[in-house]
Amino acid sequence: MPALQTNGLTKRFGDVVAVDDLDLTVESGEVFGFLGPNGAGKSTTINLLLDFIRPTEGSVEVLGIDAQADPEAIRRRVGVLPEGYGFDDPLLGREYLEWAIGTKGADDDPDELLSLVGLEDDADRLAGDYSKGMQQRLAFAIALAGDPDLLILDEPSTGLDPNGIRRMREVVRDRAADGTTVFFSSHILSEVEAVCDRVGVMNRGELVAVDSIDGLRDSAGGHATVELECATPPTGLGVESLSGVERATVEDRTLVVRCSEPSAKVDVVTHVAERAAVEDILSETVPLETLFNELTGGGRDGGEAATADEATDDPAEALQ
Ligand SMILES: Nc1ncnc2c1ncn2[C@@H]1O[C@H](COP(=O)(O)OP(=O)(O)OP(=O)(O)O)[C@@H](O)[C@H]1O
Repeated sequence: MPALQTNGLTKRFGDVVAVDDLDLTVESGEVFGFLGPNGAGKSTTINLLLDFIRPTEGSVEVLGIDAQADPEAIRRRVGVLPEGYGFDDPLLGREYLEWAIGTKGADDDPDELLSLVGLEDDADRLAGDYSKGMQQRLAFAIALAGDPDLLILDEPSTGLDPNGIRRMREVVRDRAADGTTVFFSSHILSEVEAVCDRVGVMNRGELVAVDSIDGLRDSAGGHATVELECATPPTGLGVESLSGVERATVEDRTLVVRCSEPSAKVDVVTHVAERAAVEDILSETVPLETLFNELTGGGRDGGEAATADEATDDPAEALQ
């Protein structure tokens, strides 16, 4: 039984088609990344999964349960980290967590969960006074309460520092290793690559690709480039005749070889090393930003892919 399944799921807000005929299946135990540019329909899809909003058309099953028929049963078994959790009640961090554990009918130790997210020293402070990143950590701990069968995380690393991001990834991997399905939305490609088995890419409400990151790279052309800096200009080495090589050019003492598939790079290096003194090697596959850009047509910004640093206004993300 899949952990998540949508059939012809559509949500319109007036003239805006936020989610358009979405057929998506996430298998049990998968870590699934849900990608897409701003306004692609990710949060709307998550809200539909949890029956926070109702579809215009189509259906949703979560853990085999119809989302509209029994949303309470789903929420008991799902841990959710929503976008922009607000801690408006005058409760301590530990009290928020005790409340979350209570609503799940679970018996977790709140202090254990707090220390899992690095808040053990701040348990007795008002959650409303926490910094943005600390609130995100607390929201993550709340999602983990009751050891849910499915974790739905909407932009989980928002506001986290690099240590917090690493910790979050470790927890996601540990939970997945214990059989939890993880579905998380993100536009941070390195994060998705680091933890996801498969990704789905949304654009303008439509699912434009579902695959592993490697699979996406392959379908985007799978190009790879290898540059070999040699002691003397590496001319006449016959690299062009190797299988999988598209083009080889020499710039001063550097041979730049474009391959139609990444696996050809090893043959290129071996071939050149047997014929010339190689001093340095630089290897590149298709950057994730390029892939994302190709699949989404540049999102609402069009044109060239943003660089990793441009793609975020969060310094913690830029440090990744
Ligand atoms: N309640 C609403 N009323 C009207 N339009 C909405 C509503 N919720 C979402 N939309 C529209 O639906 C589209 C998809 O929005 P959604 O929030 O799902 O995108 P997203 O992929 O989560 O984007 P982001 O990465 O910016 O969070 C957008 O055009 C948005 O303006």
